Amino acid sequence: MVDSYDQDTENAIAKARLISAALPYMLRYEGKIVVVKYGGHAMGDAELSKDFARDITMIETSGVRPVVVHGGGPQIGEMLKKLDIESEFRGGLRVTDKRTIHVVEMVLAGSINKEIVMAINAEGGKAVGLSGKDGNMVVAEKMRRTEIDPDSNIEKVIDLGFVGEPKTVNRAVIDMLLGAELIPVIAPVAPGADGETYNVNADTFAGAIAGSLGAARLLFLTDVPGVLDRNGKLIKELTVAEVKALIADGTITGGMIPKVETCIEALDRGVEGVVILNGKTPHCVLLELFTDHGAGTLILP
Ligand SMILES: Nc1ncnc2c1ncn2[C@@H]1O[C@H](COP(=O)(O)OP(=O)(O)O)[C@@H](O)[C@H]1O
Ligand SMILES: CC(=O)N[C@@H](CCC(=O)OP(=O)(O)O)C(=O)O
Repeated sequence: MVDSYDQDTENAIAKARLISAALPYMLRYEGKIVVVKYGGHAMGDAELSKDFARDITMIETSGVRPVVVHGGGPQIGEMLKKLDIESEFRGGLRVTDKRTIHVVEMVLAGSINKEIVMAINAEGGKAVGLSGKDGNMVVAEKMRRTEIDPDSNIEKVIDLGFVGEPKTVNRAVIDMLLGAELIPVIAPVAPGADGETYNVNADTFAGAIAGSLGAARLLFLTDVPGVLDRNGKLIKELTVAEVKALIADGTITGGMIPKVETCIEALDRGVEGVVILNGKTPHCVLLELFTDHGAGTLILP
């Protein structure tokens, strides 16, 4: 029996041990759909983008069926600034006029979508970039929003312009791509039945896709470690009831409220678990899916 090895072989064995440790997790997700929402704030430098693309390629190679939905809020903001168009948000949503929707589509379905597709393909994956328009995959409806005017206490309709909510999701397009071992990368731009183009919040879009696919996991890659408690400490696991209590007592505020609300809706629609995690942690997707340690906050029904 050989019981001692040279250093190179020792290193190779250590690597093989690491890979084999992931096997039980790979089997857990084999054949399952995992939707990954890649937020604009989570898109870091070239190294992090490469890690993300590698993770997506790696999970696909191990039998997971990944679907990427991306955002790009900060990148849209930069382009609008270059074009001297002002950005305005209400309740976390971008007020989107005719000029803005052109820029939103150009940045999301154009440059960002193709950058992600290229990054995955450079790592050996086979990614295909789409928006809600392709095959009428996601059809949206103009969002109707109301706000209570603090002075008069009267409810007022807020017009956000071309901001939409997903009305229907046609999963056949996604199923066809997954069946052909392709990785769909989807931009949250959708057509309306009225012939207009709508800007859909990327979290909402990812929730609708994951719900329609009955995904095993929906991962939200953002720029915080997950849901934090009052002391700023990461909460590793939450139930829907606990999330509602954290909103009610003011622990969850701002942009995290629509995010966790989307999580709750996705769980209601049959997604098995949703995770909010820091997209700036290297290999966060592999950490979450293929290790015991996990990453971020897991929200279960
Ligand atoms: N309890 C909380 N835990 C973590 N983040 C929170 C919490 N309450 C509010 N937030 C805020 O929510 C933000 C994440 O939401 P958002 O900025 O909309 O993310 P993204 O742009 O990635 O979609 C965090 O940066 C943080 O400022
Ligand atoms: C209606 C609305 O606000 N749409 C978003 C779409 C992009 C997005 O949601 O990107 P992140 O995930 O990076 O925030 C926007 O225009 O910024």
